[in-house]
Amino acid sequence: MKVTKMHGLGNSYIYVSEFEEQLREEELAPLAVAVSDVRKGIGSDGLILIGPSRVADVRMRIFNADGSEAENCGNGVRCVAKYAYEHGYVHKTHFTVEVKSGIVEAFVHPDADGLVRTVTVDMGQARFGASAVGYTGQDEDGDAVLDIDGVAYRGTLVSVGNPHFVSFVADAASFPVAEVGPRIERHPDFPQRINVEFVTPRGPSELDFRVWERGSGITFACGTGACASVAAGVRKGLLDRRVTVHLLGGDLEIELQGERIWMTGEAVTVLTGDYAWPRG
Ligand SMILES: N[C@H](CCC[C@H](N)C(=O)O)C(=O)O
Repeated sequence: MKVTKMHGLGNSYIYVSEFEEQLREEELAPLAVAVSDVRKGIGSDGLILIGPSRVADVRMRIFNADGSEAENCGNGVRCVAKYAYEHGYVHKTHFTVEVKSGIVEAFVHPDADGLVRTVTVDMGQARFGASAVGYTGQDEDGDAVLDIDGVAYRGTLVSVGNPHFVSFVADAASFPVAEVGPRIERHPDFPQRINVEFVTPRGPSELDFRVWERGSGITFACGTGACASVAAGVRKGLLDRRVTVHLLGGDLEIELQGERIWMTGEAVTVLTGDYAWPRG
């Protein structure tokens, strides 16, 4: 099976083109788990399919490392846009990508060699509150307060197509993400689970960012999480509308234009290869 490994700020996925490979629905979740395994597979945060769409120029489907399918993926959609342009699936620099939660608009910036290294995406509008993220508790003006072992964690509930719990903490860089993240991801009041961000504003236009992703755990970057965090910070009056988000894997430029969230960042190809997927 022809595969391509790409990443955005170290948030890597294994990409398979449905224009070139025929995949059965029942093999997608096990394939995502298999390719993500760094020892027996290739090593990534999950699997992304690039394919035809009836409602947009191309379609992206994203599966986390645990095989669960997500509604959107910011780093993923930038890499899908790069792949679609470089492989001639689209012949324009501004086009649409269908994701599970809707349609996003991508703008690729090809270099003189025709390769795309940076992509801008209009990720649409954030939605706030319990119903936006499937929280079964009572939110307080869009925030949830969870008791984890006697410690109260407050987070803003934000959907960017997929669900996020954005917690403003004293120092994101030293926060115990591996201990607290999974407890929130799998809290019983989030029956669909949730992505968990721990963020610290460094002035009005910079944000330190760490993430525990639903279905993948700690990743080097989360594009939808960065968008959700800036939207939450603007709503709380903590951030300006144009923010540089500092993630483990590098920086994303996020800008709220009206109610729409614009994200700009890298998209990098690591390798293309032939994956020995045992066709059942
Ligand atoms: N773990 C996420 C999907 C991947 C999002 C992230 N990698 C990004 O770049 O937005 C979820 O289950 O909603």
